Amino acid sequence: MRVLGLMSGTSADGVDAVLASFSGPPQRPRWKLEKHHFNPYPAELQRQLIGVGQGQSFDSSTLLELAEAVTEQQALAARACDPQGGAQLVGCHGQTLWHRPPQAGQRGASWQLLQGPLLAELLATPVVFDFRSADLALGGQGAPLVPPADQALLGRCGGWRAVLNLGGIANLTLIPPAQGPESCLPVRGWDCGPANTLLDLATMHFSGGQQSYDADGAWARQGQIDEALIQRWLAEPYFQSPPPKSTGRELFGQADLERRLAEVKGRDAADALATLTGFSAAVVAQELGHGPQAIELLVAGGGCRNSLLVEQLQHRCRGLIVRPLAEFGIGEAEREALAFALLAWWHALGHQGNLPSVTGASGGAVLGLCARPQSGRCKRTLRGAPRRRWGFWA
Ligand SMILES: Nc1ncnc2c1ncn2[C@@H]1O[C@H](COP(=O)(O)OP(=O)(O)OP(=O)(O)O)[C@@H](O)[C@H]1O
Ligand SMILES: CC(=O)N[C@H]1[C@@H]2OC[C@@H](O2)[C@@H](O)[C@@H]1O[C@H](C)C(=O)O
Repeated sequence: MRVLGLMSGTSADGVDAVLASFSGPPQRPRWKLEKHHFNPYPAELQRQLIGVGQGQSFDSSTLLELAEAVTEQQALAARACDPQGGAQLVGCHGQTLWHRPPQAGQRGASWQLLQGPLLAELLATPVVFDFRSADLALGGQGAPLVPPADQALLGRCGGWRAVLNLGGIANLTLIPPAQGPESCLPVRGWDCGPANTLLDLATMHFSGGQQSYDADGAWARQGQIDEALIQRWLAEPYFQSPPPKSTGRELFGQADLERRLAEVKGRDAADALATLTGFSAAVVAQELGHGPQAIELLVAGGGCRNSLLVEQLQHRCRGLIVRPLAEFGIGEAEREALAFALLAWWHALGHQGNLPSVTGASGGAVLGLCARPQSGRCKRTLRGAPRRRWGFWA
């Protein structure tokens, strides 16, 4: 089945679209990544989305407009990636506005902004969306959702394989070895903490809004890392708590950045950016200590383009082979969109998409809701897709 995956993440910089094909066993499919396209959000839309994620209040009318604008941006990315309309199905993450992990006996909740039925009509293709709700309803974190996709797409190796996302948030996947006593253990995964959220906000702050990120870490390279401060930050509750755990701008956003900047001695921009860069790498290194000892660390996400961040990772994760995920045919901007294409395919097959060993959910669930175009322009039925237990794909 040819599936289009659409992902727009914490940094709200735009939509990554991937056209892929899947066949074979869902837990270890044959797959081919055919095309990738990135569609940047208009600057004002990015500003508003980040504002909502920082807790700024917007009236209902504005939120409705944002939902429509996000949906239309997803459609633009989809059309640019798949101009021939070859996809039989679309998996769309939507844009996270707010994520509330489960806490103190309260279930979690998460809001991914999207008008699924509208996107289905715009693309004349069935769209699977709202992937997190089923896991949250079972008491899970609702995130991260990529770990089972990582195992399905990458397979296993001779030891524990770690996969790291360096997006706005850093999240890890740990895939058990192919053989040996630990091969029967489940896939692990959790959100480590800030990757680029604080760095981006700091860069915007120090550049007076002229720069949205520290390209290649060039500004941070001019500064000095305050190691003692990083060690103090690593003792904070989130980094001391065991998985399952998930996070976002809600914890590592503007207010958190301002607190941390106040602690940086001298408050020189380069020193602050250097310390925040070292901090993101130190968080990953410490979090890797929470799980089984990995033999390699495959890295994806926009942070791969920050050579200082990657160097800090290599330095602090000494002994680990740090490799770009691109060596496995998945570019750093393609991984999450490919994962959501796979999750949509799993939805079509009725295959469980979440892992309780990752999210802490009370059980497995088929993830997502499916909106089908009603205008009769639907390009095709899902020929070849197995009948769902509800006969849905008939
Ligand atoms: N050339 C570059 N140099 C340094 N950093 C970069 C560069 N290009 C992108 N980035 C960083 O990558 C980030 C975007 O990465 P990515 O798209 O993987 O994040 P995301 O998917 O939005 O976040 P998340 O995975 O947490 O949802 C930008 O916010 C920026 O900090
Ligand atoms: C609520 C939400 O959107 N969380 C994102 C965020 O960005 C990275 C990390 O935090 C991850 O947990 C998740 O996205 C990825 C795609 C996931 O669900 O695996």
